[in-house]
Amino acid sequence: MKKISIIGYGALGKILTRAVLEKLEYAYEIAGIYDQAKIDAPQAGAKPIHVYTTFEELLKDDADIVVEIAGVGAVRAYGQKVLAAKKDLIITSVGALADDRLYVDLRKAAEKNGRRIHIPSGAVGGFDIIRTIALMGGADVEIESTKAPKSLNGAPYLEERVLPADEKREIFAGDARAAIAGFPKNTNVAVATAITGVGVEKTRVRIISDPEAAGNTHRIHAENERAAADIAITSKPDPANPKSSVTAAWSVAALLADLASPVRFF
Ligand SMILES: NC(=O)C1=CN([C@@H]2O[C@H](COP(=O)(O)OP(=O)(O)OC[C@H]3O[C@@H](n4cnc5c(N)ncnc54)[C@H](OP(=O)(O)O)[C@@H]3O)[C@@H](O)[C@H]2O)C=CC1
Ligand SMILES: O=C([O-])CC(=O)C(=O)O
Repeated sequence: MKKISIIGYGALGKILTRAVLEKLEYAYEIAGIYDQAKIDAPQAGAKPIHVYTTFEELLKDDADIVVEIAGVGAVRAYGQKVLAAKKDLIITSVGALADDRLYVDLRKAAEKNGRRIHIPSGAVGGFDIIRTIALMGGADVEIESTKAPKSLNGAPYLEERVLPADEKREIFAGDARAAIAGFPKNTNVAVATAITGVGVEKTRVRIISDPEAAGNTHRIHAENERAAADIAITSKPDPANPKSSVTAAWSVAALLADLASPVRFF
């Protein structure tokens, strides 16, 4: 039985916690949860799950794996410390890795401490074929994300402008690094797609605001001279946070299932 600690108990952290309790109880125990906001401890059967009052308390606990499901700031603040404490790290706020320095430092910390960083597919997927096409060479990768205005409003890029509720429009086009700077709660998928493939500067990102959007839809196109892949994923936004797709939390549970299995899917 492996133990995990979870950083972040918002919309996605709650889904992940339930998924671990209900679907992965054969392989995982939740050692505790840390969140900077005040949270109520969820029940694991008859007993409440431990809530760490400080990040330092989480670090001292004996969990094998720490899941970050909080925000890009959490990766910056805690990533290296988790690895130095000899715990594996699952990162959902992949946007933090658009910072080359931080990405290199985290990789070095993982190597030095013999630990691994795992990147779940989050609200997208297809990292296997994107990696394959990128490794073959000459790859071109783009991602288009479509969300309802309410899932995008509040992003720093919009500078307090409110998106129209009656008009579909492209609101951003640029590379993955510019995307995460402007939309840190919407384009972790773009940075994940980028670092699994051709990098943050070469990955083109478009964001569409669509009042009619039934869910959050991400379309990825990857191609080189010998292969092409089109991947489209639509996921319901979480009612508690319409910026986030519920698949992002479930993808962490699916990754944990893979880590506990003798068979690895790539
Ligand atoms: N890889 C992917 O495909 C996706 C990744 N994500 C990532 O998942 C994150 C969580 O999403 P979601 O659950 O919907 O967000 P929520 O805002 O609902 O919840 C995040 C929780 O984490 C807390 N938190 C934020 N920063 C820190 C920190 N530095 N230390 C401790 N706690 C912190 C927040 O506290 P407070 O309210 O005080 O800020 C909040 O309680 C997103 O911010 C995004 O980065 C989301 C969707 C897709
Ligand atoms: O959940 C989504 O659809 C994508 C998202 O917010 C992100 O990548 O940050």
